[in-house]
Amino acid sequence: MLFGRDIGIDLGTTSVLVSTRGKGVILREPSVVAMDKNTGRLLNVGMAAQRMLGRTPGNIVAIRPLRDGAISDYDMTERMLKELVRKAINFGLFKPRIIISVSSGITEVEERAVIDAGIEAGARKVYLMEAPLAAAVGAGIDIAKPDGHMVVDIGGGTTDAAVLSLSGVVESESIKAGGEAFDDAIIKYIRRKHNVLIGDSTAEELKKSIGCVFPRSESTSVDVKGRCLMTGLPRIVPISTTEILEAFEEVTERILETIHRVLESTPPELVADVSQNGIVLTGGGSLLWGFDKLIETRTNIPTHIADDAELCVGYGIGKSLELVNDMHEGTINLARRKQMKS
Ligand SMILES: Nc1ncnc2c1ncn2[C@@H]1O[C@H](COP(=O)(O)OP(=O)(O)OP(=O)(O)O)[C@@H](O)[C@H]1O
Repeated sequence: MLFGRDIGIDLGTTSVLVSTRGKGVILREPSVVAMDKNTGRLLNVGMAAQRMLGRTPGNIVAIRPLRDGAISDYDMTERMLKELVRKAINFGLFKPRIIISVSSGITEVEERAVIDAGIEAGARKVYLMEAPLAAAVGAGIDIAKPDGHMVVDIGGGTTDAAVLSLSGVVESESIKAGGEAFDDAIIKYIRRKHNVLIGDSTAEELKKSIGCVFPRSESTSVDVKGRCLMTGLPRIVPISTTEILEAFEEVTERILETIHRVLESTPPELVADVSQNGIVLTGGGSLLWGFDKLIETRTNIPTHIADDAELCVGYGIGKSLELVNDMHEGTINLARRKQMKS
C-alpha cells in the first residue's frame, strides 16, 4: 500500500487501472459493482463483483457503471472509484492528485462527471488526459517531437483513433464500438443463424479463443453452449472462425472507416510521417486476432500491436504523473495546455 502519492486512473468500460509514478500499474480490476438493492449497501467491486454478473438473486444487482467509454451510472462509478482508490493507496492526511484518462470524444457534461467522480473518490485535484495520448506515452512513442504518429486505442466500449505530434492530438475521432461490440455481434449472429441464445461471458470467451477480423490460414471451430430459442433447453452449436469473421464485419468496417476519416483530415506532412512511423494499436480490443494485418492491408501503412496493449493507457498516465505540476485542472490535451500557457 502506498501513502500520499499522486495516481493515474484509466477509467475504462471493461476495467479500471490504477498507476503511480515509478511503479507503473499497481491495480487492475474489472469495472463492475455489486450492491444490495434493498439496503443500498455496496457488496463488492472489481473481480469479486464480476463473478456475480448474471448470477445474482433478486435483492443483489451486479452492474457495469460505464457504457461505451462514458459514465452511465454516476453514483456507482463514484463508489467503485472510491473503493479501488482506497485499495490501491492509503492517502492518510494528504489527498492525491489524480490524472484520469478519458476518450477523445468525451462531451463537456461527461468530462464534468469524471472530474466530480474523481473528487468524490478522494482526489485533491483531478486532471484529465485523452486516452490516445496516454496510450502513445505508454507504448513508448516519443510524442514530443514535431513528428506524426497514429495510435488506435481499441477498448471495451470505444475506439479512439488519433494522430499525435508535439505532445498533442492533431486529429482524432472516437466511436462507441470496441471489444464489447464484437461480443454483441457474436450473440446476435448465433441467435439469428442458429436460434441459440448465449451469454455475454460465453461470447467474450469465444471472441478471445477463435475470434478474428482477418481470414486465418485454417478455419477451426468450437462448440458453444447456449439456450435453444425453439425448445428453451440447453443446446450446443459448433461455431467456426469463418462465421465469426462474418459476424464481426460490420463493427470492423466501422473501425476501419474511423481510421480512414482521421487520416483523411490529417495534414499531408503528418500523414507522410504516419506512413513512415506506422500505426500503433493499443487497448484490449486490439488483441483480437488479425487487427494489425487488416489495418495494414486496408491502409497500406505498417501496423503493429504495442507490447502490453491492454495496459498502455495505464502505463502512459503513470508516466505522465511527472508532468502533473505543469498541468491545468481538467486539461485533457497536453497541446491545449501548451496553448493556454503561451
Ligand atoms: N486476447 C484478446 N482477444 C480479443 N479481445 C480481447 C483480448 N483481451 C481482451 N480483449 C477485449 O478487450 C476489451 C477490454 O479492453 P480494455 O481493457 O483496453 O478496455 P477499457 O479501457 O476498459 O475500455 P474503454 O477504453 O473502451 O473504456 C474487452 O472487450 C476484452 O474482451
